[in-house]
Amino acid sequence: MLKRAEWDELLQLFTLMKKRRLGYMAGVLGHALSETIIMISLAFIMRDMINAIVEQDMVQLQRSSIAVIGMGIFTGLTFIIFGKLFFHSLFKTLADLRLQLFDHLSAGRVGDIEQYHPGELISRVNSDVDAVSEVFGYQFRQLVFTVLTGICAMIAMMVIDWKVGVVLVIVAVLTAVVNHYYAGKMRVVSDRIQATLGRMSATAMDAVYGSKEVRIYHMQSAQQDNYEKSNGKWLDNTKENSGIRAKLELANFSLKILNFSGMLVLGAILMAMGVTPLGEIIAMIQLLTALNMMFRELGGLVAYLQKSLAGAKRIFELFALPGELTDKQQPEEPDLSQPVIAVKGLSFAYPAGEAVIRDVSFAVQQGQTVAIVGPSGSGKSTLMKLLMGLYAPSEGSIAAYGRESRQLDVDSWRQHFSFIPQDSFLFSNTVKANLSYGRSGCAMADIELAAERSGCSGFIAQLPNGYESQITEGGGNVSGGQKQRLAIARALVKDAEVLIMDEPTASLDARTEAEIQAELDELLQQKTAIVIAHRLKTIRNVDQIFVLVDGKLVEHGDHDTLMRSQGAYFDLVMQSDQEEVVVA
Ligand SMILES: Nc1ncnc2c1ncn2[C@@H]1O[C@H](COP(=O)(O)OP(=O)(O)OP(=O)(O)O)[C@@H](O)[C@H]1O
Repeated sequence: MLKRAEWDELLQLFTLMKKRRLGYMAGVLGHALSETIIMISLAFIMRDMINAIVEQDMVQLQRSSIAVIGMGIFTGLTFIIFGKLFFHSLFKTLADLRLQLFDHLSAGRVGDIEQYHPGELISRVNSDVDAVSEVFGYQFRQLVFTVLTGICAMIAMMVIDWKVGVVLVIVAVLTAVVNHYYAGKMRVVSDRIQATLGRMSATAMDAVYGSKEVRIYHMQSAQQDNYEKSNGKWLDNTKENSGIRAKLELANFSLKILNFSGMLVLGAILMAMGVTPLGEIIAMIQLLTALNMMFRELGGLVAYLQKSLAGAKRIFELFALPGELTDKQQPEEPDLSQPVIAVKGLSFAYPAGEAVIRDVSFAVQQGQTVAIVGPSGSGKSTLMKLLMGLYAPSEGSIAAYGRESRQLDVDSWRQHFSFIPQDSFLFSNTVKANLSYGRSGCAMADIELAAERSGCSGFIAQLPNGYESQITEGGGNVSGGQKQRLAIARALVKDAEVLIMDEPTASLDARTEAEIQAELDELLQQKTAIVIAHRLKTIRNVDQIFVLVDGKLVEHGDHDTLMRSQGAYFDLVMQSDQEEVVVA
């Protein structure tokens, strides 16, 4: 049976139903009770009917026939009422749960969500909701029904003829022991099957996602071998499982025959001796079905419920991820005499890690373009995420026009920024929707102007439906350059005070890079911008360069000043020039 901890988990799972709990339980109990009443009463009605036929008692026969019709009406009504209650509560719970999870994860902290692989998180959400659906949609209801009908059938048997009842219960217990034995064996093998399937799907995913690497590094045959081996193991385990299942079915069938034929022989003897009438024997056979079902199915049902509970309870881990803070006190009015962005004594460490940003301070004035440079791993991307409020500072502050980020809710804070990453994400939606993501409902003229300035109006005009053309998942139907141009246009449409760029031309070919860089240089003249630069030739003309080494700002100034001082920036430029010579 279920362990104490599993009962607690089941009870905790019921909290997900919220106010639908009452309707659901009424549906489950109503359905189980009405089926039990029908099964037990049918046994008694059959007993009376058969005894009436044997004794040619027409009045009793009539009464029993009316009872059968009454039973039919009762069945129809209860099935409709309790079925509706059950399914309504179940489906509404599942719909609510999906919505709550979506909302919760959408409002989750980026740092927490980054702990998961994206595919893993999505499959976690789907499989956890499926597990909840299994528990509430089938297993719990079936468990209540099986136990209730089984116990009531046992009591009814004892009422009809306790001696025969005892014999039948003994055979039913034997059925349970046999089922328990084989269910244990099957569970071990099916765990092995699941593990093999998991390995197979990982190999298949590697083959699809890493198709280029697989070919270039000649890994096809090694991967095929791997897959073949796992497939072979799956087949062996499946055969073993089928063998155990066949034995279980044989044992169950034999016990059923033994039970029924035993019951018939016993019944015939008792009838011949005039101890038990035929009606009682038939009623016992009818009740036997419910009794057998309880002892045969209980073990399997509990095992399935335990397995689903293990998945369903993980949903609470997702709900336990804290959300971003959105309830802030009334902020002060922005002070336009202050710098657009002022960072003071900023430090940050990832959970359970050392500080990767250490005591960083700098300011960006209206209309300036500043660049953050530094060796790989020095903390540039982390600093950018801190600026955009994706992580909260461990120490220090970030302010826009004198208003600290912690004074504002995250949404208001992020109003200050547009962002163009190295590899932009396009949503599965129209071009127009993708461009107006940061300012829904904005005028078409603004979208067209932004597209014009970012150099993407030409290719949009060539798309079959222009701005209404559909972008496929992740931007699969546009080139890398077009994708980045659309991202630049999206940032222009939002028209925030500060444009943050994480080297948007990094993943493009040299020609497209040069074209887009020229367009960006022009755009930057009219904006306040912070550029994260991994390659230094793109930032020679910016107003200020901040050099980050091991999370610390070690230098700042314009390109010429920093080159003259021959410090960390000078070393980086020399290194990057050498790399370009080698690449060229
Ligand atoms: N999600 C994370 N969890 C834990 N540590 C992280 C995480 N992201 C980055 N780091 C660590 O923080 C440090 C700074 O990384 P960051 O990505 O900010 O550097 P970067 O200067 O942008 O590097 P690159 O130029 O190579 O992109 C590195 O040591 C990195 O390993």
